[in-house]
Formats: sequence, C-alpha cells, structure tokens
Amino acid sequence: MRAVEEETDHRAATLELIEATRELMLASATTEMGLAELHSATEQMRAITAVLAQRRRPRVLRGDFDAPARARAIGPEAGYRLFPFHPVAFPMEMHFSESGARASVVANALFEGPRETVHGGFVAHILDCMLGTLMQARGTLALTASLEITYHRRTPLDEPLELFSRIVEIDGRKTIAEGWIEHDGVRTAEARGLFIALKETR
Ligand SMILES: CCCCCCCCCCCC(=O)SCCNC(=O)CCNC(=O)[C@H](O)C(C)(C)COP(=O)(O)OP(=O)(O)OC[C@H]1O[C@@H](n2cnc3c(N)ncnc32)[C@H](O)[C@@H]1OP(=O)(O)O
Repeated sequence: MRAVEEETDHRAATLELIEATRELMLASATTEMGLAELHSATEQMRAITAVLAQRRRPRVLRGDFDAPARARAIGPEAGYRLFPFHPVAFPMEMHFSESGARASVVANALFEGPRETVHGGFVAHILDCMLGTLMQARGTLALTASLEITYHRRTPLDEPLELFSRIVEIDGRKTIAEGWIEHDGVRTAEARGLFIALKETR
C-alpha cells in the first residue's frame, strides 16, 4: 500500500509513461528507419517491457467515477480526459454543459481504417465514449444496451474533428442519447444509443 502523496506521484508518473507509450506506438507503426535501428529498437523495447512487467496490476488504472460529474459542475471550461491511463483508448478531453458535451480531437495514423479515414470501429468507440461519459457526468451509472452508428461520409485522419453528445430522452432507467462527429462543420458520423441505468449501486 502506497502513502497518499506517493500514490499521487505514482499516478502522475504513470500518466507520463502512457503518453510516452502512445508516442512510441505511433513512431513504431510509422518509422522508416533501417534494419539495424529496427532490431536495436525492438531489443530496447523488450528490455523496458521486462522491467515494467516485474510488478503488475491485473487491470489498467482508471479515473474516479465522479470525476466527469465534478467537471460538469464547474462548467464547459473544465476538461475531463477519458482513460488517461490507457494507451489504446482514443485520447480525448470532454467538456460538459448543462445539456450535453463536446470535445475536439485529431485522429492519427494509428486509427486508420480505409485509406486516410478513421476506422469505423474507432468512430463507434469515440461516439460510445461521448455518450457513456455524458451519462456518467450526469451521475448515472449506466451501460450501453444498443448503439446505432450512421456513417455519412469518411471521417478524415490528421484533421481537426469536433465531437458532440446530448441527451434526447429519459424514461425511467432508459436514456436515449445521441452524438456526432463534425469535420469542417459537416457531420461525418452520428450515433444514437440506448443506455440502461444499473439497478445496483457502484
Ligand atoms: C468505477 C468506474 C465505473 C465506470 C463505469 C462507466 C460506464 C461507462 C459506460 C460506457 C459505455 C460502454 O462501453 S458499456 C459496455 C457495453 N455494454 C454492455 O456490456 C452491456 C451489456 N448488457 C447488459 O449488461 C444488460 O443487457 C443491461 C445492463 C444493458 C440491461 O440489463 P438489465 O439491467 O437486466 O435490464 P433489463 O431489465 O433487461 O431492461 C431494462 C429495460 O430496458 C429495456 N432494454 C434492455 N436492453 C435493451 C435493448 N438492447 N434494446 C431495447 N430495450 C432494451 C428492457 O426491455 C427493459 O424495458 P422495460 O421493460 O423496463 O420497459
């Protein structure tokens, strides 16, 4: 068990490590260096993995459930970073208003599906995050029961994208939320999700 101060330092250091991991993933996936550099980099990476793997937790660290609600209480100027400890999750920071949420992102080469286009599965991931985290920001522990995605046009890589979500309807445990992605003011994809509030408390 770590002391509180040490725990804070440890989480901050983990955040930096994860950021460096994201940079490494992009550099690895796109490098054009020669054979010698590739072999040497692979050896160095395996050595780092061996050090980190000496002591592991079973799951990835996660943020506090109430953190999005705290950001929403402050207002749109407060940012909430999703899955900051997870190098594979899409990096995004959400801003909440009374009725909805928004975020600005750029998808790099790691998220490519069709050429120059964000993979449809990542589009769904991004939109599910926009809807699910909006639910969380409203203090509701709910899971996605269904998610319908409409791909209107390609969502481009390496371009600024604007993400939006809002609540459409609440009926007891059921909430319908919708979200969409815009590029240059044009909607590329949209989602409509049904969320069911869990009976149990956390
Ligand atoms: C600490 C950090 C934590 C952090 C936690 C952060 C969570 C963020 C979530 C992010 C989003 C995700 O990725 S979520 C992950 C992907 N989703 C999942 O794995 C969910 C898997 N499905 C389930 O677990 C379950 O099916 C639930 C929970 C969705 C619903 O089960 P249930 O609770 O037993 O509810 P049930 O009684 O069946 O249904 C309640 C009402 O909803 C209706 N209903 C249920 N499913 C559907 C459906 N697909 N389409 C239409 N209607 C449906 C029923 O007809 C019923 O209506 P009526 O008879 O009342 O009219």
